[in-house]
Amino acid sequence: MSNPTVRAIVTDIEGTTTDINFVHKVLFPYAQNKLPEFLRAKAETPAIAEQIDAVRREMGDPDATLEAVIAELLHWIETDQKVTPLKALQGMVWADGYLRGDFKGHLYSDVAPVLRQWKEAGKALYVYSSGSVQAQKLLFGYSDEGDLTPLFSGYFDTHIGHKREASAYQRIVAELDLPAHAVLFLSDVVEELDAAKQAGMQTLQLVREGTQAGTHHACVTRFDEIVL
Ligand SMILES: CSCCC(=O)C(=O)COP(=O)(O)O
Ligand SMILES: [Mg+2]
Repeated sequence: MSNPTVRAIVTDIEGTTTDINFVHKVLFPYAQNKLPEFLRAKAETPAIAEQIDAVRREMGDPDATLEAVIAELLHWIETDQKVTPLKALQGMVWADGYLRGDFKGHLYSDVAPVLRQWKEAGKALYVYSSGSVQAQKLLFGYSDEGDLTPLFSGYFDTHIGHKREASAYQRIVAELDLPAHAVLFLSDVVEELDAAKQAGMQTLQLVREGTQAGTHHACVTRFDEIVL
């Protein structure tokens, strides 16, 4: 695929730059183990109290006890729900893990070299993930390929909208201040690619081990198959 019309690339993380197993077998269990004590110890800290209140709003119960909030968060982790306050709290807990060296952000070996090439060629690079912006910066900042954060011009999470809704991609395009067709979205999830396409973006499906099979979107198995 050769496409010089692309001026910016927006990439998903899980299943696109990063093995799904790293997210589901390392990050999610880490949050599941650490979150209860983290919340009990820091529930009064303003930034954390704000997220606890946001969880109560999502639960529709402004008086929910801290233990009920913790139980709800653990249920959301088990069922992989992309709820914004859960994602914010996961990012805070993962920060400890990255800083302590408990794990590094996984990137497929084809990702970092190609991101560097695109950056050198003048393409603007962005991330859009359900993980919070903090979690995204941690994953790329403490990655097994070193600190890749200087490559990125910006990050988007569920504050801009949900990844299966075209309106989220319309807002991203507005923030990038580019025509939608000059922006390429990379993801392994067809529903996300459909939403980006609906917003006028170009799309490319990454078909990695354990991700969805190829569909009506153009598809590649590695970043180094993409020629821009
Ligand atoms: C930012 S790393 C953690 C990813 C995450 O929490 C998640 O839910 C995966 O979301 P994605 O949109 O990257 O599939
Ligand atoms: Mg994905």
